[in-house]
Amino acid sequence: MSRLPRLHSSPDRPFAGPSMSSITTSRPGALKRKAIAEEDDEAADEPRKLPAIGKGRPQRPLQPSRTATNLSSSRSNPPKPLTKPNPPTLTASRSVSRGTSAPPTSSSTLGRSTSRPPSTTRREPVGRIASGPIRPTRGPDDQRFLDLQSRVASVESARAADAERLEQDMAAERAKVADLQANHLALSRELATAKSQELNQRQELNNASEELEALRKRHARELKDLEIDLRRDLMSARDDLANMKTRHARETMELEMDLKKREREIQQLNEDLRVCRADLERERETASTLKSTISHQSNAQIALGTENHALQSQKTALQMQLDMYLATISSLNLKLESSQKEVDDLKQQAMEAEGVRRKLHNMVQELKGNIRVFCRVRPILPSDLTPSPSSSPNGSAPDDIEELKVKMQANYLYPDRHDHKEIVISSSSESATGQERKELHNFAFDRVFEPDATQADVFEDISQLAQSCTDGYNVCVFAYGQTGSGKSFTMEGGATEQTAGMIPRAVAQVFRVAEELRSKGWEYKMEGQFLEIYNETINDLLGKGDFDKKKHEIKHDAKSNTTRVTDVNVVPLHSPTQVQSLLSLAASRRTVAATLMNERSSRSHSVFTLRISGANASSGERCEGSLNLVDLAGSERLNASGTGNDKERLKETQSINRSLSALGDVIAALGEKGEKSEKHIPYRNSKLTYLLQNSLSGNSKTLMVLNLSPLAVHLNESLTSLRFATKVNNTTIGTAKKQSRAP
Ligand SMILES: Nc1ncnc2c1ncn2[C@@H]1O[C@H](COP(=O)(O)OP(=O)(O)OP(=O)(O)O)[C@@H](O)[C@H]1O
Repeated sequence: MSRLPRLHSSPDRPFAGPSMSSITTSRPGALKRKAIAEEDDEAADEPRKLPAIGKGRPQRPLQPSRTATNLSSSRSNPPKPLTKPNPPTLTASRSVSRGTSAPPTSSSTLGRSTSRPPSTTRREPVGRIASGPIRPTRGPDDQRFLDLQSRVASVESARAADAERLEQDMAAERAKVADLQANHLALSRELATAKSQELNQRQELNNASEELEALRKRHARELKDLEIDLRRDLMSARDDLANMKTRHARETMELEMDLKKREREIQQLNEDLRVCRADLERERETASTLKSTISHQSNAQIALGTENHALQSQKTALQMQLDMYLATISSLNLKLESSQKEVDDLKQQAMEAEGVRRKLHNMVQELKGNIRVFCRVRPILPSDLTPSPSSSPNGSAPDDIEELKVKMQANYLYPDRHDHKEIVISSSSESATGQERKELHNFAFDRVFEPDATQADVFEDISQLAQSCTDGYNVCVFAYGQTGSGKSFTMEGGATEQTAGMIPRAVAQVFRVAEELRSKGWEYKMEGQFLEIYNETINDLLGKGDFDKKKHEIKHDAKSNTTRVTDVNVVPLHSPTQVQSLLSLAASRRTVAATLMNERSSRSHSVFTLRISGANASSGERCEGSLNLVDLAGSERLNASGTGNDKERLKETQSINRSLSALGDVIAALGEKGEKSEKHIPYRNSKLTYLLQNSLSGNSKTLMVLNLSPLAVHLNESLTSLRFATKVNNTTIGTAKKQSRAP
């Protein structure tokens, strides 16, 4: 782990071999020993031994100096100079880096440097030249000695140079030691750093261990959760298995039962087979009988052949007849084709006549007057016959019902049996003298409906008006009369098809006409709104908000002659059946708003408006019309309404009376306007007249249905209503205008 100091193995470093101590301590001895050995060798080779020279000098085997090499230049293989040590091997460097003073394990470098010279010195026994006193020799020996001496001197000088070099080497080695020590210091510091790093790492290790522990705990927790989940799964799997077992048992049971059934069926089939076989046997018998019959028949056939021949001749005669008929048919076909053409022409004429009819229809409507009045008397109801204690103290038996009816009903007469336009009321009163005085009140209207008239009968006349609104007219139908006289029944009616009132019938009629006119290029859009005016406040019967709280404003558009009420729900109508649900919604909203004491529907006016806008793609014509179907509040007078001291009822009655008299005033003013064009029409006197302004003006068609109670007790109220209706009937309002726009 610890980083090692860099080895001084670079070849440019002087020496990185063994430590100084190893050099200084081991080398001299080694050299000495080597020298002695060499000397011994040489002594063995040489004939005569020379005394050792250089005693006390470093006992390193002498290396031949450059000078010496000069001397031995004749030798083929000169020794390597000692001054240039070989670069240390890696092994030697390692031993240095360990910082030990032990001698290098491999002494190859030193060995090589020391072992070579002896090999040379064996041939040149220079190292064995003694430096002691020279003894006198004889002749050639002396000369040789002198030579040797001079050579020794040169060797000595070379050795001195070597010693100097060695000194330099030593200095270099010391520098290396200093380097090594510095390295050692650096290493110690690194060691300290490494220790602190180790401490840090231990710390990290601890942290890691803690993390590991936390992970282990989490893992254990997860394992536990997993185990719980697995247990749960196992439980559900067991449940499933139990269910499957139960199902399997049930299925097995069913299969067994099925099997038994099949077995029974097989038995039955076997039985059938047996019966069939018996039948087959019988059939075979029958077949043999038939064969004999056939032989009889073939005889008969021969007889028939003869007859057939006769018939063939008859057929030829008939064929001739048929050809004659075919000729007749082809001539008839020609006639049919010409008739078809005629029919097509007639259809075309009929279409043109339809346009004329519509024009004439509206002309007739206009001639009839733009305000018309119908009178309808409702039948006596079972609820009317509930005997009062005064009239029949013991109650009435079923036989008395007819008698009771006669007794209770008012004396209405309908003299005009043909046109049904008149109603006569016969009343008797006591004169001042106490005599019974009979009075007859005659009234004539556009149409009088007797108690047995059905909703369909009433609608027959109204339907023409309803149709006018598809032609772009504003139409207004009022139901006027005292409470309980049948206004709501006339306008809304019952739930069945027979009892359906004018509103659903008018809507259905408009849809029907719109559908018919589709073939003539007309496309209509219809929408409906249903409002209530109670105590001069407008409420949305198809809305969602509370009653009497939201403020709705009436806005008239003089240009288009249309009226809008702000913030009310206008429902697009797509089918006539939709109207029934709108009526139910309105009724339920009114029921919610009613109090126990106050039946709201009879104390408020309701206005159903159907708006129609049509466009003819082929002619580019457009028209807008509206149909207002108004169920007015009960018209009974203040004293008859039984308000007593009830302030609320009093307020209601006053409000109703005000709005009804405002309606009368508007109609009267409209009648007078015919003479004075600048006549002011007091539409703003009540919410009702202001709302219906565009449907009451001279531009629209108005119908009032006066509903009458058949009861004698209501005779006075009925007379008042009849008088009001007569006034309205006598009013002539200007000509209705179609609201159409040019393409
Ligand atoms: N032509 C009729 N045939 C059969 N029943 C009728 C007829 N006209 C009215 N009725 C019945 O008479 C009762 C009173 O009628 P309706 O509620 O229409 O009177 P109304 O004038 O609208 O009274 P209100 O002013 O209280 O609303 C109802 O039960 C209704 O079904």
